[in-house]
Amino acid sequence: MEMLRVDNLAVTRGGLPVLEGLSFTLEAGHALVLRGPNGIGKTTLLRTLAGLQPPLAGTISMPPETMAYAAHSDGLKSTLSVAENLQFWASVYGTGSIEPALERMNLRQLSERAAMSLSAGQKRRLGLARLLVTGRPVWVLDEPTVSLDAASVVLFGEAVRAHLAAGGAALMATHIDLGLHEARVLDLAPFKARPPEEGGIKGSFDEAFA
Ligand SMILES: Nc1ncnc2c1ncn2[C@@H]1O[C@H](COP(=O)(O)OP(=O)(O)OP(=O)(O)O)[C@@H](O)[C@H]1O
Repeated sequence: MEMLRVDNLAVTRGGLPVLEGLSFTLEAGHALVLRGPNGIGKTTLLRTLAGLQPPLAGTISMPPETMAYAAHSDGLKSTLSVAENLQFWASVYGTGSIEPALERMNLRQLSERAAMSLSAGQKRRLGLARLLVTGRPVWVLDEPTVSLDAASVVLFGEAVRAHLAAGGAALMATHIDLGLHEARVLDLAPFKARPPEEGGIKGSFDEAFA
């Protein structure tokens, strides 16, 4: 079953087009891994899908409200404990128990600790646990395994697999093999924006939410 359809999308950064003519679909239960060299526009594409900036052209079939976005920064409230952070997000998203998220990302022992006292990898685990309490079907992940040790990468891979098995979908920029055998790879190189004189799309400095 098709979950997300992107048609003829163009995205900009700093007012300049970085990707254009991008179309793809993502089915329920599937993951799509974005590939391409540094600066090709992986983060820009993910931010656009998550509704943090408007596309320059094209359509995205699902609204940002269906997506759970995990960016480079974990977006944690530093003075709140691990459990309080998750409870906060559960109330924002109107979802239930935080217990499965604590369990899944191995945070039970740390649940009373203030987020500011966590290590980089522990913060990352908490940031990823947030995905589980959103209850949203499409996970949009930007380098989700940065700072994670090998055991945590395995935990995270299992969390993504469980999400897919439950009918969710995931779109991610990652250089790490999460062991998702069913994942498709989307190479962004063919969609690199061309200069206008070569027929490429013209830029716009109107990045309302940049
Ligand atoms: N704040 C900004 N203002 C202007 N241009 C930017 C800004 N951030 C990134 N860019 C440029 O936009 C382009 C796309 O950047 P983006 O971060 O989307 O690439 P990426 O594929 O995610 O790279 P990486 O693999 O290094 O994370 C790059 O050419 C980059 O230099």
